[in-house]
Amino acid sequence: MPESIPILKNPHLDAMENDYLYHININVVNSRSATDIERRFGDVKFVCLGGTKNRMFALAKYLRHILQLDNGEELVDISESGNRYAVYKVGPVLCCSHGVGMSTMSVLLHELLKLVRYAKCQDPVFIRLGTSGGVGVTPGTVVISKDGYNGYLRNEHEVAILGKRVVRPANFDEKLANDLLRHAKSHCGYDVIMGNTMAAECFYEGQGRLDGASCDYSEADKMAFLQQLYEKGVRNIEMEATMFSSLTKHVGVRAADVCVTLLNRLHGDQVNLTKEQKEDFEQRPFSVVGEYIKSSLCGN
Ligand SMILES: O=P(O)(O)O[C@H]1O[C@H](CO)[C@@H](O)[C@H]1O
Ligand SMILES: O=c1cc[nH]c(=O)[nH]1
Repeated sequence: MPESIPILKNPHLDAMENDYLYHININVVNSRSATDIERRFGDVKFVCLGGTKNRMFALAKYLRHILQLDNGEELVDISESGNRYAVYKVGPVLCCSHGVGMSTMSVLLHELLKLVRYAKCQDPVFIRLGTSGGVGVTPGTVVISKDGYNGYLRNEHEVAILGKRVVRPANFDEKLANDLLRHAKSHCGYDVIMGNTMAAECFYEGQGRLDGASCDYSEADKMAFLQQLYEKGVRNIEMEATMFSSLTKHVGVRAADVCVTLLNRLHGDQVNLTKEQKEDFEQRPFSVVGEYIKSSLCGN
């Protein structure tokens, strides 16, 4: 398949002289030619995303090591002055923190998608490396998402635009997900599976937990809900998959969601891991995605 530059889906961008990517504090001057942005970011092939700044810093360090790009220099957060998100660049990979949930991630995603367009990146791939609650799987299992399900158990993302309900399909790129899984199976010593992912608007009631500040349902209601999820092929619950898959699909950019499960929600609600277990679990998506990136860059 020939590589292509992301066009996105907004005709108004063509009419803009400059575009200030406010939350990542990157000023795109003369956005139609944007030679400075092209020079700085034109080599980007992978945009990795995850909730926290520390995890994305650790990912950047890890990638620098396995891609043999460690030149001894300090890793710099390009967007530190934006005071919102962290963005690290390691050769052809950006590692960006997005915070908790769809609304914070969508702001970053819009700006990063525009960045790769202005920089004329060739067929960039967006991958989220996250944590999640498992549904009927052993904690530590890594789930590569097939389809996203919203809180109404529908395979779509709903967003209010100009006072109207706009519904978009929430599917990840099938080939990318299969390639990630195939690579993972050849080198990972833990379970990596493909499954559907529910994205909730809330960590507590939205995920059917019994331990939030409010809860008006019974344990039996919760278990029935989780059972319904399981029957739809949902193997993990997090808070971004539907927005992430639907926006990237809508603008024609390939994306994947690779999340480790911190607990099995059929057995409880609280995340009770030691620091070491959490670090070990968080490392797993790094290795799944890192090895995939390494092999893609080597042309395999
Ligand atoms: O581990 P990260 O990437 O932060 O993602 C998961 O963790 C957060 C909730 O604790 C949500 O954002 C959820 O999607
Ligand atoms: O249960 C969990 C664990 C991590 N992140 C979530 O959104 N849910």
